[in-house]
Amino acid sequence: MSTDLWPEGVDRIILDEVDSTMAEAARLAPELKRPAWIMAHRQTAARGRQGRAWQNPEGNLAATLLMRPLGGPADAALRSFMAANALFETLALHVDRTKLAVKWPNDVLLSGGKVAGILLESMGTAQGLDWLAIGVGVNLVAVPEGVQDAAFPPTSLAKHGDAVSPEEFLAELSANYATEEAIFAELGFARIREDWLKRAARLGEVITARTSREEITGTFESIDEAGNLILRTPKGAHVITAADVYFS
Ligand SMILES: O=C(O)CCCC[C@@H]1SC[C@@H]2NC(=O)N[C@@H]21
Repeated sequence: MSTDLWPEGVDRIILDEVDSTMAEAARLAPELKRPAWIMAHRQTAARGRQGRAWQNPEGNLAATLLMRPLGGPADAALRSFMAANALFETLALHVDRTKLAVKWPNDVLLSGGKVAGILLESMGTAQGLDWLAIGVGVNLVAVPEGVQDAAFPPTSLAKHGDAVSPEEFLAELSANYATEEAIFAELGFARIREDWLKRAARLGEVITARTSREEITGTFESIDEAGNLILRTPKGAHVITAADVYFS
């Protein structure tokens, strides 16, 4: 796929260095006229989910899509599944797709290691969002060192497939993400969910979800129409809204 396929009506901002593309998105949001991908070659204060730091060695992709989505926060949250689907398809252009899987809520695994993460941040009210920022970090060429999450040690695309530049990967990702938005507009989350479930790691198998209050081990049955994780245990189905997931 070439950079000519950059989606129409979407801006592209490429920075040498920034604190975090999420912070830059928040600064640009008040003036935002149309969606924009913000990419940075270096981030000095990259952030991950749940307040964790994100390591972003040069050569890896660090980018944020800033947009003004219709609908409220619940709809916005569904976009992490759209981003995961788009990341999966983009990575599959460069590596054997059978080695890829999505992991709830919003990681992409490559040969069992974490190759990409997604972070959503937004501003607005329950009635409507002012803006949404979808941050993606992809280990294209470098594997971050000293990462705590031993359950899913980081890996890189280059280790298993092609060495791709951040610019090339972003062009492909932006086109694939635009396709996800078109599917969402036409067919709703049902189709996004169906696609995501086909790519999900350990579907139908026993996994463990660690929430802030408890740890639940059960069969990974599905995700529901709001993107919640459904785990089946002898006590029934558990609907999990936020957790870290571990495989046995
Ligand atoms: O914890 C995760 O898995 C999500 C990581 C998201 C990292 C990306 S890199 C681009 C954007 N800018 C940031 O500061 N974080 C996100």
